[in-house]
Amino acid sequence: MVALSSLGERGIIDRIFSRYVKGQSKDDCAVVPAGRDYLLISTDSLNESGHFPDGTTPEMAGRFFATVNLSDIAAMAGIPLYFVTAYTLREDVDMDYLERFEESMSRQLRRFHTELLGGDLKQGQSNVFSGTIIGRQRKSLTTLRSRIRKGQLVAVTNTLGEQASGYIFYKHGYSRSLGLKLLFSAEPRVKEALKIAEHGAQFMMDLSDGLFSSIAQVKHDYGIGFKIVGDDIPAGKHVDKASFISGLTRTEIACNFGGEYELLFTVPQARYREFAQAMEDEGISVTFIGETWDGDNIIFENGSWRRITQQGYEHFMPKPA
Ligand SMILES: Nc1ncnc2c1ncn2[C@@H]1O[C@H](COP(=O)(O)OP(=O)(O)O)[C@@H](O)[C@H]1O
Ligand SMILES: Cc1ncc(C[n+]2csc(CCOP(=O)(O)OP(=O)(O)O)c2C)c(N)n1
Ligand SMILES: [Mg+2]
Repeated sequence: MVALSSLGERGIIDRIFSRYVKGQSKDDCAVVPAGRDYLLISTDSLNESGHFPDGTTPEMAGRFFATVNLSDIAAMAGIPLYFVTAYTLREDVDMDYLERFEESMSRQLRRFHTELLGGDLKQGQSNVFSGTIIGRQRKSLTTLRSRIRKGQLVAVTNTLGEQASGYIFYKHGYSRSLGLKLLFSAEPRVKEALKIAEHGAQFMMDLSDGLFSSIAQVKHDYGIGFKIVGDDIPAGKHVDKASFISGLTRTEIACNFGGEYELLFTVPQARYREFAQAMEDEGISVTFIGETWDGDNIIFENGSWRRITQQGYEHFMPKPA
């Protein structure tokens, strides 16, 4: 017998994916050729015990549910189009809760011109919200993880670590309300992704699991490593406070938690100038944090390079403190 906890989420997926999924490579969405476009299809679920700490409002939950699904389309630089849901709900859930959840989810979907088509509903032991999203993009603009190469420049959008900071504020009793607000503050970077792709990005993924986990997955799946300059990581404005409260370093908070849904992407060196200028013109906040190579994932911190051993968030594994 092999317990799932002995494999971890990534190990489990490896086994299922290599054996049962044909004609796809691991990415934020499955890609299906449709003329000169790809259809982009992805599914993501949230469950109340793992994702919704006590005090999470239905508005926070519903918006976040739409966000995590939209974000997978964003990660491919896709245009989100259609959404279907499948819920398992406890029988004692209040209809008012569900309506508020739906209202908030729908508002977020509408902001990104995504149409809710239907869903499925079951009674069960605990609440689980699953979504399936469909999008589309021209093949040449679709940012596939497989387009990663060594020697590309690595960048992220906006800042990292605000969700981790929120979790720390909540857990340590510093401020539950600010904590929850930050924990659910993620936005799907759909518009940014499109511009980033139009100006030459190659590889892209969202940071749902955090930077360290994400680059570990890329190294494992595509054999390309990342050299990250610690001082260049754009930590969010609450990270210092969260570091003080928790005793964790800025890097641990910004890179080893997840739930951010910012974009990690690469740009060929030759396009750097034009790309950086275009982002400035478009008003899109991106920060270059290193480059890809064929070695291990390493970070320059406190005057020297070290291998990155932290793996960030992973289901079926012990949770970081
Ligand atoms: N149960 C599963 N069966 C087959 N493939 C899976 C399963 N879970 C995840 N994958 C695949 O593993 C890759 C990474 O998935 P995941 O980490 O869930 O992506 P994301 O962070 O974008 O939601 C994707 O290509 C996805 O299709
Ligand atoms: C109790 C709790 N811990 C952490 C978070 C922040 N968070 C949200 S999603 C996530 C990790 C990734 O979630 P997952 O469901 O694995 O998304 P996927 O990688 O499939 O997109 C984290 C750390 C949270 N919302 N609630
Ligand atoms: Mg997933």
